[in-house]
Amino acid sequence: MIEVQALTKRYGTTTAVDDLSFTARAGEVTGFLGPNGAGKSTTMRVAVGLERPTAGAVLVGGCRYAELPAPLRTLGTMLDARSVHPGLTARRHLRALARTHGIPRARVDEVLGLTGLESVAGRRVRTFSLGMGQRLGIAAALLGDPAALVLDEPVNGLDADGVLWVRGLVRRMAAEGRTVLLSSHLMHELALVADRVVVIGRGRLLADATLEELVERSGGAGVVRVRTSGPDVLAAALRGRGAVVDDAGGGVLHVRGVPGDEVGAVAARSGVVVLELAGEVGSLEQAYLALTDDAVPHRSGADGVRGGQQRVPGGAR
Ligand SMILES: Nc1ncnc2c1ncn2[C@@H]1O[C@H](COP(=O)(O)OP(=O)(O)OP(=O)(O)O)[C@@H](O)[C@H]1O
Repeated sequence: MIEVQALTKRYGTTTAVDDLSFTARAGEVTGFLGPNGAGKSTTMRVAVGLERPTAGAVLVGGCRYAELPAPLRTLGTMLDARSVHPGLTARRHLRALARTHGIPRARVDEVLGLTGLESVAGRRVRTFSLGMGQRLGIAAALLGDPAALVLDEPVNGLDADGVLWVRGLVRRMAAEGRTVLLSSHLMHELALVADRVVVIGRGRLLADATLEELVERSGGAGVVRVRTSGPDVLAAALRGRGAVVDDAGGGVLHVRGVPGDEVGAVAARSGVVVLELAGEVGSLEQAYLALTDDAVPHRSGADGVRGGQQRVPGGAR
């Protein structure tokens, strides 16, 4: 378990983290989400003892990082995959880490295998691609077989295979009962792996919820999208049944308060042709954008709140 307790971190006049509290639980992937500059990395750096909090604390398994008797065995971290000496080979880097933390050498080969780096273990890190560097960072995080993992943007720079691999890895780690705290600024990426999401903006907690709760809170649940040959006729008929109807243009209506099958039945009775009918559940991104709207100084029009059809939250992982 990772507990962030009333954490505040200031740099001069900048408040990077502002009285933030949340818990990442064992056996779950907790997505840690926020726009650029929201304070995610600062929170994670405090968690691993790289920064001193101005106030509050981050506890891992009930202890501050500095108090942990065997930090690598308790908390594996990948905050900046480029922080490895470029002249070292991957194997030497991991062996040095293992030696300084009393971890058996054999574990180095295990994590090289786990992260698919065996064939390049003898190469100097300076020759590594971004993706190989990320894998090495994750190998180091796994070295102590830790009960908790903190990964800062682990899919950054990874190709499609790498992204899939990270998703599988974090789900497996959680299924083994570990605590996984995973940051991203991409809601759709976290939606595929996280059990809960903690959303922050300008250092403050904006939401701590399951994906389903987030969507519900945004009012995005239960929206039906229908494309029809007669939007005006259908809209009037649906409003007559108490539905709230937005005309999105192009024959498309967004309908709330009436289930999809009823929208179809009303269309049939009204004599209009239904060209498309879908439950609109793509409101996760919408929920996130709405939540963080005030936390982003200059959001471009193209990034503004919008609908769309996406996966069902909490569905396939
Ligand atoms: N060492 C530092 N000195 C001064 N200000 C800092 C320092 N580190 C972070 N900040 C500021 O604190 C705020 C939060 O930064 P942080 O890197 O934690 O955000 P983030 O959510 O991780 O963003 P990103 O997604 O861009 O990495 C930003 O305004 C940043 O400029």
